[in-house]
Amino acid sequence: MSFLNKEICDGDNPDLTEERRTATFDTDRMAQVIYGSEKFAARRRQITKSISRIPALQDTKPLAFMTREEKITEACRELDVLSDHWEQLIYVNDEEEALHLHREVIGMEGHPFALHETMFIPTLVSQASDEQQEKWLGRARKREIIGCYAQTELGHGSNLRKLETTATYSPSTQEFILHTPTITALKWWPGALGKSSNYAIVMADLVIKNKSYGPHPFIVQLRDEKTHQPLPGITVGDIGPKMAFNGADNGFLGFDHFRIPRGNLLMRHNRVEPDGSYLKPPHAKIGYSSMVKVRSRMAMDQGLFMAQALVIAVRYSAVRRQGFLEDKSQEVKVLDYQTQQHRLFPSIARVYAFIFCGLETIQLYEKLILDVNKNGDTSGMADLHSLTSGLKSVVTHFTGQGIEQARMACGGHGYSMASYISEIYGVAVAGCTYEGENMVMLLQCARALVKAVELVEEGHPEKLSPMMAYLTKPSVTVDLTVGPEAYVKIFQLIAKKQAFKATEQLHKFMVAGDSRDVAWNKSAVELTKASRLHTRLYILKTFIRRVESITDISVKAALTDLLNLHLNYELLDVASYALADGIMSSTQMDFIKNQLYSSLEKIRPNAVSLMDSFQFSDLQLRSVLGRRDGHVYQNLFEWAKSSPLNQSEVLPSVTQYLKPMMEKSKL
Ligand SMILES: CCCCCCCCCCCCCCCCCCCC(=O)SCCNC(=O)CCNC(=O)[C@H](O)C(C)(C)COP(=O)(O)OP(=O)(O)OC[C@H]1O[C@@H](n2cnc3c(N)ncnc32)[C@H](O)[C@@H]1OP(=O)(O)O
Ligand SMILES: Cc1cc2nc3c(=O)[nH]c(=O)nc-3n(C[C@H](O)[C@H](O)[C@H](O)COP(=O)(O)OP(=O)(O)OC[C@H]3O[C@@H](n4cnc5c(N)ncnc54)[C@H](O)[C@@H]3O)c2cc1C
Repeated sequence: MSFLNKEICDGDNPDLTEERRTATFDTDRMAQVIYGSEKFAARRRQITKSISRIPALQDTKPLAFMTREEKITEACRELDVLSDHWEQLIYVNDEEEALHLHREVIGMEGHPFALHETMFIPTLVSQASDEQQEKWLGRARKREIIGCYAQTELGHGSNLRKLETTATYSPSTQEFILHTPTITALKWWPGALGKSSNYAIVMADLVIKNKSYGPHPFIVQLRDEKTHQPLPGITVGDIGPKMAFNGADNGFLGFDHFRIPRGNLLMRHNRVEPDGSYLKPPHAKIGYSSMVKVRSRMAMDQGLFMAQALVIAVRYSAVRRQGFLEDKSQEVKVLDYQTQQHRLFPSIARVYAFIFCGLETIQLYEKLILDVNKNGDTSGMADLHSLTSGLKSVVTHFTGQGIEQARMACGGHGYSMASYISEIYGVAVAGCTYEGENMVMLLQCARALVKAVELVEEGHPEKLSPMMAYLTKPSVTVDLTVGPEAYVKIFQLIAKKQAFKATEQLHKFMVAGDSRDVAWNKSAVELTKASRLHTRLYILKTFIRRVESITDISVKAALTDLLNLHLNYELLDVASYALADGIMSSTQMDFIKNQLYSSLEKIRPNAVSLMDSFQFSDLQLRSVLGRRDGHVYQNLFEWAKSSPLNQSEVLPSVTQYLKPMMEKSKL
């Protein structure tokens, strides 16, 4: 079956139009699967359309030609315009719509509200008491105040228990005294802290009567609401340019015995009474919930980052002609090369897989917050923490790899800022570090795995959570031709073996006399391998579940091809484990390779439409190379001509230095 997708093809590059004509599914229907519902996919399109009617929101000067100050100013201008149209553009308080609006209009280089929406408000929702929400949440939602999340310090980010900023309770004045005792205690990195925010959630060590209670969240006013000047006792500023994300003012913050009222400790789950007595929360790590919130979004957000890079690379590959295959009268589209397909299509599959996981984990977090806030039920916290710790690490790692391959797939033009892929890469790989450095978070996931293995070894498999149940599966011989379930079985065996091996190694060191911490460190590489396999198994199973649930036949068929590619690619990628443990034979390996190559051919006709289905506007993509019209050469030439360097024929640097140098050389 072949039909024309709804988008207008007239006027676009004929090579791209041809790709869109031969697609076997409808991109609007695919968008419903990607964005989780017909309603949200339609709302996205509607919002995009409304934005396109606001002249002040159309791209002015390309971001690549702007200084950092210009980028920040431009983001603020756009936020101001958005603020005037907010209620016409989106349903107020709909987080997904707000994120779409920001992604589309302001892009990914950061802006003053990035942390306000993603961490400041969510922390108030999950940690502030009803009374505190009454005081601050409404103001935050109306954007009367701008907030950020200030936790990481110059000396500590990963190890939260060692944060040095103190919040010492003074019963006589019923205040907390915030203090930065050393240079390493300066808050360092928080997004939008440096210049934009006037409020912050500050994570500080709660100290009462000389006893430390560990990190707790406080709401702190940093700047005067009228003048925006820092309040006395506060030192705040920008930490300087970064690898990417330079539209954001990540900042530093120090306190000099800065006093805040007792009511500024967020007290939904714990309390400090006026006399200084402390009421414990129902779960020791409940104060970490805002991090879990962002981690639960990361599979979706990273999937969308990689999708942007792939839209650019796949469209370009369908337009770029170089070299010959059978027909020597016309050069081929580079997308027809098997190596190009192998470079791009497994990442397309991962994008879909990650997004399906993201849809699931976002819902899991929403449910958890309801359970905790309404019923005081914290039983889901441990599982969601271990799942999102593994997922953020695996997804950010593969997203970085996928984006870099997308860049190379665009040859020389991929290296130009015109492609915008380097910016997408820089922003995406920050995710390997923020919300917990990947190795640290893989080791958090490993804690849960080791505990589960120990339960099995102690004869209590019934206590395992459903995600760990595969650890009890016996070894079986698997016939791969029967379909996805066979791949799952092999993957489960591989993941199980590694989890047991890593745990065995840990126990061995402990039996030999090492403390658990030292034995843990000596086993850490093996433990992180177990976490990765465990997480990749979850991703694979989620992909299968999601595809099985699709009702549109042509969408399901296209995604089944992608799923088959994913299954074969993933299994091949971990084949060394399977071969070493005798789980798979070399004949099965050959079978997998052949399946993989035939999947590439099946996906080829749908590649452009699989990426068009994300329905990113040109405004959101910000890529000259990846524009929907596919007129790459004309667009590149126009863009290069607009470079500030080309606004005069002879640069001052030539007149001032090169010309005199050449003249001197003549003497
Ligand atoms: C991202 C939104 C995107 C919006 C998209 C918009 C489009 C584009 C715009 C631009 C995009 C970019 C947006 C940028 C956003 C950047 C945001 C970045 C913000 C930050 O980075 S905030 C700072 C984050 N910091 C960290 O993550 C620190 C990492 N460290 C930790 O979390 C803890 O220190 C760690 C490692 C968990 C250890 O904690 P500790 O207290 O020491 O605990 P133990 O290791 O001893 O474990 C004890 C026990 O507790 C369990 N545990 C730990 N944490 C939790 C938890 N959260 N929930 C439940 N249980 C937990 C742990 O498993 C142990 O259990 P055992 O049973 O094993 O004893
Ligand atoms: C773009 C960006 C935005 C950010 N935004 C915010 C924000 O809004 N608010 C905020 O509070 N913070 C923010 N951060 C800070 C971020 O959360 C931390 O940088 C991150 O948690 C990593 O901590 P670290 O810098 O201490 O890394 P380190 O822990 O110093 O990592 C250095 C190395 O040590 C290793 N390591 C550390 N501990 C262990 C261990 N226990 N076992 C094994 N290896 C270990 C790591 O794996 C890594 O290889 C942001 C960071 C970036 C890059």
